[in-house]
Amino acid sequence: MNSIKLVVLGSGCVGKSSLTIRYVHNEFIDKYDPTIEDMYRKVVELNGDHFMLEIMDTAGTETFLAMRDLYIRNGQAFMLVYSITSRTSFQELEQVKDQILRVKDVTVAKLPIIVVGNKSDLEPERQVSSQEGENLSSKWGIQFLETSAKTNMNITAAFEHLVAQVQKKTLGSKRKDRKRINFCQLLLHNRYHNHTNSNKDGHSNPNKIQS
Ligand SMILES: Nc1nc2c(ncn2[C@@H]2O[C@H](COP(=O)(O)OP(=O)(O)OP(=O)(O)O)[C@@H](O)[C@H]2O)c(=O)[nH]1
Repeated sequence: MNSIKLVVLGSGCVGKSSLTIRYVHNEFIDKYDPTIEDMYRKVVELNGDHFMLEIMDTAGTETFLAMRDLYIRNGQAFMLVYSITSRTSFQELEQVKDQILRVKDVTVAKLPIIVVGNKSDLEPERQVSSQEGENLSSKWGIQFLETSAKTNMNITAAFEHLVAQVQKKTLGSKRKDRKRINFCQLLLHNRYHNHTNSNKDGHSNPNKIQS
């Protein structure tokens, strides 16, 4: 079974642990307990393929920011979370996105990433409009969803969007490998036929040393 290393990133208290626990255990925990690092596993089936999803729930607090490079280096898919009730958490995402691109040394288009605006159930406390979330994500060329770990809105969709992106990438590279193999087989096949035909026609074998 293929494994996928998914990293959940964002400022403190935006709901990274809550999203992860909702997805993995279908529970919502009301109390706030700052994360240092937590790893969750879940088997996911998508279009007939099974994946072992390893979700790294990272710390949002400043004290552990130095660890981020390491998580990013090991990660294959990234969930960038802000809270719709905190403009600061929204503004801080740019720095996280830039850090991913710096550590991975690729463009956004090459990476499975999603921007998630969490706590969408807290409409009266909203500080970031859905349109602003949409605008930022489309500027970066990244998929965007608003979620609520509390009401379980869009949680599966957000995680499985990333799984689907990794699946697409993996299948794409397997197809490329298969094409490369087929091309090699064709080359070898042609060389074999040219070789045997030239012998039948009475021509000299180029590989044979002439006496
Ligand atoms: N109403 C509401 N509250 C939420 C939601 N998601 C998380 N919370 C609450 O927000 C607080 C912080 O949630 P966490 O999941 O611990 O946040 P975090 O981003 O993991 O925080 P750090 O570990 O500090 O990085 C908790 O009290 C949660 O119950 C949500 O979708 N709706």
